[in-house]
Amino acid sequence: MTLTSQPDVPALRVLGLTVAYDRTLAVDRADVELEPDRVYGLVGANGSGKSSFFGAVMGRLPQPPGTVEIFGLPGRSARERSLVAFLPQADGLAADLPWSVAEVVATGRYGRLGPTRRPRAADRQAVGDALHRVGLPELARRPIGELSGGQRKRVLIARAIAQQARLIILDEPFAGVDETATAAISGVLRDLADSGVTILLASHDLDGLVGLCDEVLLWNRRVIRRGEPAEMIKPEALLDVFGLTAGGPTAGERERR
Ligand SMILES: Nc1ncnc2c1ncn2[C@@H]1O[C@H](COP(=O)(O)OP(=O)(O)OP(=O)(O)O)[C@@H](O)[C@H]1O
Repeated sequence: MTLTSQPDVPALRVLGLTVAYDRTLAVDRADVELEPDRVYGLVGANGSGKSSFFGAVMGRLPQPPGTVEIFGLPGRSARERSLVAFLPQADGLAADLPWSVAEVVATGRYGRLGPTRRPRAADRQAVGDALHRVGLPELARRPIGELSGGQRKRVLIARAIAQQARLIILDEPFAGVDETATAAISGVLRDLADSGVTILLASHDLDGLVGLCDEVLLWNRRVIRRGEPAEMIKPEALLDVFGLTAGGPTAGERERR
């Protein structure tokens, strides 16, 4: 299935987004615009506000100041239409959850099923297709708790595919996942972008981002630079994001000296 996007309508348009907690300004007047059908990497230090940014885009925080539009719709409308899916770093699937892999993927259809949540043939087909897309069709009947961390990530990507999300946001999809699984997840994400889904992922796997992403956004409470992955992953660019590297001062400290 290939989805078509209107090239002049951004997949995500964020203007002046601010997230403040009691003592912390986590996101500071962030502006972000993402074109459709591309893979974007978000790179920032721990505590630089990436999760808060994702939370605000997903409507999980109490009405932060700023504008969020997804495919030209207000964030809330887009979320209600299941246009966007979010995979948090911790998948939230209890180890003893008595659900099969297919049942977990089927929850991606809930937003489209109406109040009875009674799946039709097309829904079952969508679940099967999604598991094929992530390369796990043979695990459909396995209890979700028996899968590895990397396989569970792919199951949750399958859920987003079954949901027909056109923007998928992933917070650290490679954390705690081995090299083989990282390659498998990267392949699935690349394939999704090539068939009309926009991907935004936060990751500390910098080398992995170079091969995967069309563009990398360097983040420190807002986008501070963006560009070609190979350019953004260079030490000079990263210094502004991660501060001290290899024992040297941060860019800000160098300026003050
Ligand atoms: N619910 C909260 N209440 C108060 N402060 C918070 C809350 N959530 C996050 N923060 C603070 O906001 C800042 C940004 O946190 P956030 O989790 O958004 O960053 P992050 O870039 O996702 O970090 P990490 O890479 O470690 O997950 C941090 O200083 C954090 O302590």
